[in-house]
Amino acid sequence: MTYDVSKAIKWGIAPIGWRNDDIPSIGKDNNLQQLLSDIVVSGFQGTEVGGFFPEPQKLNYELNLRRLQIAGQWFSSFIIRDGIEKASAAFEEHCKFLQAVHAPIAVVSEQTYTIQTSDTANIFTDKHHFTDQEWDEVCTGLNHYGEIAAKYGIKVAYHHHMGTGIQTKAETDRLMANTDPKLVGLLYDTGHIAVSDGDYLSLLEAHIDRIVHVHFKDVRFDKEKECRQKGLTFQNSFLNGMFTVPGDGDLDFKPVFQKLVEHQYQGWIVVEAEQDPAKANPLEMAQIAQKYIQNELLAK
Ligand SMILES: O=C1C[C@@H](O)[C@H](O)[C@@H](O)C1=O
Ligand SMILES: [Co+2]
Repeated sequence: MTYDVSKAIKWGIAPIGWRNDDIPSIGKDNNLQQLLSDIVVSGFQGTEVGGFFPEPQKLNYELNLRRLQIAGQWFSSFIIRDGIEKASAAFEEHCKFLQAVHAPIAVVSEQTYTIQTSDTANIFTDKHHFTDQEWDEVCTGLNHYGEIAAKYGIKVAYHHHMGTGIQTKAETDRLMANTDPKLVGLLYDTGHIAVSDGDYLSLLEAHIDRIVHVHFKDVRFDKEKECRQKGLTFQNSFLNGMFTVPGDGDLDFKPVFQKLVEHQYQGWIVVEAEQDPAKANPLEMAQIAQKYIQNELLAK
């Protein structure tokens, strides 16, 4: 069968531009209906589940009214802190929710020792490095998550993330080498790897066969430089405008999209740009991203 980009790739936008789960005070006036309607107006097919989303029945009702779909949801994993058994029980509950909202992807990040929500840690220098034993626990636990997810028809997409034990390409390489490709896929997030390594294409090229979910997050290089020089926390960095939507920052998404298409990627690409909604109107940002996707990626 020939590969058809318009059928193979679904485009979403994450709630994080409207409301941020880690800072509940920002964007608190943006309710679910507003968010979902903005997503429709800006021409996206779906979203990920935000922390403020309701239980599945109510959510499905609001989604169906707007013909929107759920791509997936973030799962804060604590395999090292809690042990595999306890962490897996929490993950299984997560999968039940995802199945009830017909989502194909569980976005997993090991959050033991994360500094992404710290009020003081320098996000550019202070992250934790797993010990060999911690690596073994995480990889074993993630394989187990993959088995659980499969029972619900869901795939695990591991999210490499600034400030966590699996942030850099080298760390993601190690994770990919020590987990079962049938059980653990990769979420490729352009913004996180660009800020971490200063290079966002090598990770894509190295693990293109493992990528099961994509986040398109753009970076404003001038803001990144400023945040780095000041040694800001993760939250202060994004409140300071380090991230934005594709088309508004300095990353070139054309080679990324081309590579995904060349490899006949099937799945979601979700625009995800945490910023302060008081400074960056989320609907306007969604429209900038959609224009970039249509004019610079799909029209070429
Ligand atoms: O996928 C993501 C989910 C958020 O909660 C996270 O902090 C953000 O940076 C991200 O990339
Ligand atoms: Co992301």
